[in-house]
Amino acid sequence: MKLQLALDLVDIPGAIEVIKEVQDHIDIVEIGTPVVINEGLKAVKEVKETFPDLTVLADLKIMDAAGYEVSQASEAGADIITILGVSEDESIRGAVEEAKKQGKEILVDMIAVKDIAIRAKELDELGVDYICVHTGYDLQALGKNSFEDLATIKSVVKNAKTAVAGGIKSETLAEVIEQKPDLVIVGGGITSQEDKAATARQMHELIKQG
Ligand SMILES: O=C([C@H](O)CO)[C@H](O)[C@H](O)COP(=O)(O)O
Repeated sequence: MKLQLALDLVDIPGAIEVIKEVQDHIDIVEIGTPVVINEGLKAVKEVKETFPDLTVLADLKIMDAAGYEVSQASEAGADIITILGVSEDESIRGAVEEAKKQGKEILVDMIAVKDIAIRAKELDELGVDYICVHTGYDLQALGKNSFEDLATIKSVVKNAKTAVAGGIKSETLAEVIEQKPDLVIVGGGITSQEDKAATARQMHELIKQG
């Protein structure tokens, strides 16, 4: 099980500052969708150049023109690139094919997918690397989480790694770990804390034991 830190509400210097604090306690750093929207793939490039040994995920949430977008993110230095589970199968195939060509990985974000079990099974057969259940900010605000959806994908996915994201905090981490996803994604649960390094360290230790 691995820990991914999601950086969403920062600019490039802010991202670099947070990563310096927590780099020893995370496995993957995510350049979040809002950062890519604000700064472009330059954010991915600068983070990878500054931390060449860290695995960098570009949360592009691709929907179309997938092969091209994966190629651009790969060129910027991303190791893992995200696409939406609601995308056409043709787009998923394009993303997987390009990622394989570039030696990168594809994480599918299941946000807004209505039938998680059916789509997860299809995506698994399409050869994606990760399937991630995700409660986005807008549903987190309504008190929702993805813990049940995690159990659903764990029961149908045979090849892909499983991941979970959306509002995970120190207090809810044990519940997540119990289900043994391959990847736990935490944003605000770390970045909103005064001592980010200590929080990331504690979470990482629990995840490694899990
Ligand atoms: O993907 C995310 C969200 O849609 C904004 O782009 C976040 O990175 C993801 O939800 C993890 O962040 P937290 O919910 O703050 O843990």
